[in-house]
Amino acid sequence: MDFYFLIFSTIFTLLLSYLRYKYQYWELRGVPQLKMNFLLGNLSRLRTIHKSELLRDAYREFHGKAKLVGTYIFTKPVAIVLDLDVIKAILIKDFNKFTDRFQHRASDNNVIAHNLFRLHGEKWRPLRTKLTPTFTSAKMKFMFPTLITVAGQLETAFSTQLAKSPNGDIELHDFMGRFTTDVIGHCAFGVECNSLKDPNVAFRRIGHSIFYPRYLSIRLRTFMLTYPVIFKFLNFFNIPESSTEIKDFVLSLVRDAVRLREEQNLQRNDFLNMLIEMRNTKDAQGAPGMSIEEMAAQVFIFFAAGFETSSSNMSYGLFEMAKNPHVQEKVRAEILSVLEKHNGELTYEAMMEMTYLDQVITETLRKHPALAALNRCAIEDFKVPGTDITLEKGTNIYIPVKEIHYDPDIYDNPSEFRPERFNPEEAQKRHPQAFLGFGDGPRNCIGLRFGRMQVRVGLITMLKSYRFSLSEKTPTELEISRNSIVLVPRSSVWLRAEKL
Ligand code: HEM
Repeated sequence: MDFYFLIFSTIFTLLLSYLRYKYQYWELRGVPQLKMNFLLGNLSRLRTIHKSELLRDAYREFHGKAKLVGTYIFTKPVAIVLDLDVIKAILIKDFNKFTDRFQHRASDNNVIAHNLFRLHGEKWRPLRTKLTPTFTSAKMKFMFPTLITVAGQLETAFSTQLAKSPNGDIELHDFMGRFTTDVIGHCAFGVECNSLKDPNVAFRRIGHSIFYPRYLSIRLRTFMLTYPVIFKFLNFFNIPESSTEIKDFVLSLVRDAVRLREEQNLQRNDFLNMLIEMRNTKDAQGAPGMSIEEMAAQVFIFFAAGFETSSSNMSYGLFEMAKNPHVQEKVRAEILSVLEKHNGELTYEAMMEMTYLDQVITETLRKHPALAALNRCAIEDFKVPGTDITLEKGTNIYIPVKEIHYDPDIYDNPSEFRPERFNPEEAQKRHPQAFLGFGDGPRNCIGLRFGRMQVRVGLITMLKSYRFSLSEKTPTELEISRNSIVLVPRSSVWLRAEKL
């Protein structure tokens, strides 16, 4: 008995000493650190509060007092950067030391993880260079007519649904998600998803399950991203990072589409076509430039990153405009006057003339950014400018986007929805990294133009024909989903719509 007690207490003491040592990492480097749970670091709070709220505590306590603050995910040190000049260095000036978003997690059986968002430096860079031409203004213009077609389907589906609602109350987030699902399906893979006609189609079901996953808790996903090595060696009892259904769906979508296009020699100006071209460019050994699995990973990320970010942006935008009718009237007046100038037709050029609409979209992203924080990982030691602190190779970094967007020193009265903050004169007065809705630097959002274009078209379609107001079902504030890394509404977004 005494023997076992001795063993147990020795192990326990050793474990506590180890944890105590690990949790001194930042203090020993002269970096202030957040208070946390002895065993889980700050992770114990992730399910009760979202990561964005964790970052808020760090920002509120240390902003103005320190350039960065330390915290831990389990025992892994994470630096939260608070200073905009240091952020600029990490994202842009010294980007070569921060090319990675996360630590490597080279798990071979996870096809989906080999996507542009997740790939590390040496694999990421050539792929990014190859994919960038997919998103030029010329390509956007080319895809525009497809968006208009889907916008027509949105209008039809919306008016049918509204006719069934006696008081005009309508759930918008689902509509917006179906619109962007169909747009991405068309423009990226040449597939008619038809989720606006039938909300239960596979595309929509799969899309929904990416952002509202049931198979893995946010803690486990955070653990997977933080400890890639453990997962690599243990393969974590074969727990897949994304559901097999998603993986199988994307793989068979790509396989079938590639076969069809090759058999029928079909050429389309879409994203899949670019990937097929890359696949057909053989390397020195004659191997295809890209495997079907690698193609599937890119298809997955374009679908995943492309639809919920934009649909949330539209839902939040309409919600804010319902709360701020003067903004809604101003943007509608702009839309109608530009359309009148273009004989009632929504052309690409007409859309680009709607500058206030653009400010509304940016202000919505300021208040409701898709990512609460940008992630980077140091691939070399980095001396933080203006300090004696060195961020060691391998350190995970969080850039607290949402906190910066709500900093009253940068945006006065930050809870107020005021798109005029983003007119060119006002925007120019701020630090260039004061708005990070699409990230920044070489690893910013590759789909920025496409995302903005589909949000503009969706909002124009809604606002030119309907007036939105709050209904009894609309909450004062929209809660965010605590189980999703992306900031998406936790539940439905109900508004009252009135046909104009
Ligand atoms: C309103 C819509 C969108 C928002 C708010 C948004 C936001 C973001 C943000 C914040 C990042 C991280 C940037 C960084 O770390 O610096 C990102 C990355 C990315 N986004 Fe978007 N996004 C949107 C639409 C899209 C669309 C439509 C696509 C594709 C069709 C897309 C594809 C990607 C990809 C592939 C990355 C990773 C880029 C890389 O690592 O090279 N996004 N996005």
